[in-house]
Amino acid sequence: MPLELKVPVHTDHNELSESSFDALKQQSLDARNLSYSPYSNFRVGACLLTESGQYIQGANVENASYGATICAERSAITRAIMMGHRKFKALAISTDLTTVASPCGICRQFIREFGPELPIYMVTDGGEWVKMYLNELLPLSFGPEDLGKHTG
Ligand SMILES: O=c1ccn([C@H]2C[C@H](O)[C@@H](CO)O2)c(=O)[nH]1
Ligand SMILES: [Zn+2]
Repeated sequence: MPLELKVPVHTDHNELSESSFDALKQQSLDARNLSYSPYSNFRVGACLLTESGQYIQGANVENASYGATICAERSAITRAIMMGHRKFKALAISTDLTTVASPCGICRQFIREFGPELPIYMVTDGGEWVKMYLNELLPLSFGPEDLGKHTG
């Protein structure tokens, strides 16, 4: 079910078919099981759907030197890049909370590189979700085009 928030959010998911949306959501929830988060005990799972239709999971990986931690979103994207994917249809992230968590600032910038308009589904433990586009979470963003570069 779409979850009501006090900020404008999209309650449709028309980029995706019902079945790919369900798979994306479920795989992001499942990815929490691979989270290495002994310090915060805050498990985060992510799943990217590539343009070619593959699902690529990620989870947060913490470190005894806390700042070396990588979030679930960046772990999924890094993995996808190393599997040869650079174009994405959607990203889902899940936590154990009953409210949604949104990507941190570092992740927003990291996602922006490959998905300036990517739909991001933030999913609760119970499967409720909120969709926002990256450019809503990170308006007036800085990207490759500003350096005269074009990704592909
Ligand atoms: O969107 C988020 C927010 C936080 N975390 C991780 C980082 C850290 O391991 C833990 C607590 O901040 O959650 C993510 O992976 N994604
Ligand atoms: Zn992050």
